[in-house]
Amino acid sequence: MAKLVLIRHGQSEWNALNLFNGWVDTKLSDKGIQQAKDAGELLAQEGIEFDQAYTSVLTRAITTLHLALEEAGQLYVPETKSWRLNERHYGALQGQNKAEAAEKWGDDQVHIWRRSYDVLPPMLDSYDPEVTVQGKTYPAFDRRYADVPYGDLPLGENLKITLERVLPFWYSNIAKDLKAGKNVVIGAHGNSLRALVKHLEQISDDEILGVEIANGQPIVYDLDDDLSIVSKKVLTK
Ligand SMILES: O=C(O)[C@@H](CO)OP(=O)(O)O
Repeated sequence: MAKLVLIRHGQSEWNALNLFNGWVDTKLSDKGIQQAKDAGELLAQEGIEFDQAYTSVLTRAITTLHLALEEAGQLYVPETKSWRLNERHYGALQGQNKAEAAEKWGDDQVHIWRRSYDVLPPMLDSYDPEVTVQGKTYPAFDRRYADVPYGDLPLGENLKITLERVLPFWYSNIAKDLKAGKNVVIGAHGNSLRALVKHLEQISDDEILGVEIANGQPIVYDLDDDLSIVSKKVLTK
């Protein structure tokens, strides 16, 4: 039996401004920093001891993981970062205001883009390094992605594609640790975690529309040896 804890990052500066984040590397807001520390306090109260941590290559998830582990007195836990745990890439929606997008395209269309399983958002045209989103360049040329095969870098993703790029890392690293009895914590994002939760809980393509992951509220699973769920709880303050 092993524990798996999923933590969505605390509120980001762009969450606070109601902008689509995606792969744009936004920081935590002050509220997000507090949410991350609160998550660590909740983990300490549960008395969970981790053997391995995973996170994305985006600052808001990394910072959240570190603040939570520090609060729980476990900043020493070995950690691996992967782009495969990044937020889903929101294509041409990145940097746009969610309310303004709903006014422009309608609530239903924007909800489908945000929560459906297999509908793609409007995609970026190219990896053009000159294209910026609110002053931040598209990350294809960012050195943190230097080891990612060029064709694997997205121009936009739905949840299905997000799950398809999360799963290879799940099987190669995370599932192996869990099967070896290690307690694992993952600091990641609303949609990369929705993808993982869909897989773990075998949620249907339709039902996943209604699943939301809150900022900074750890989801704690007890998993048996074949990674079936024995119990699940969400920790809140
Ligand atoms: O902006 C984003 O990248 C995500 C998560 O913050 O937004 P949404 O909740 O709309 O999927």
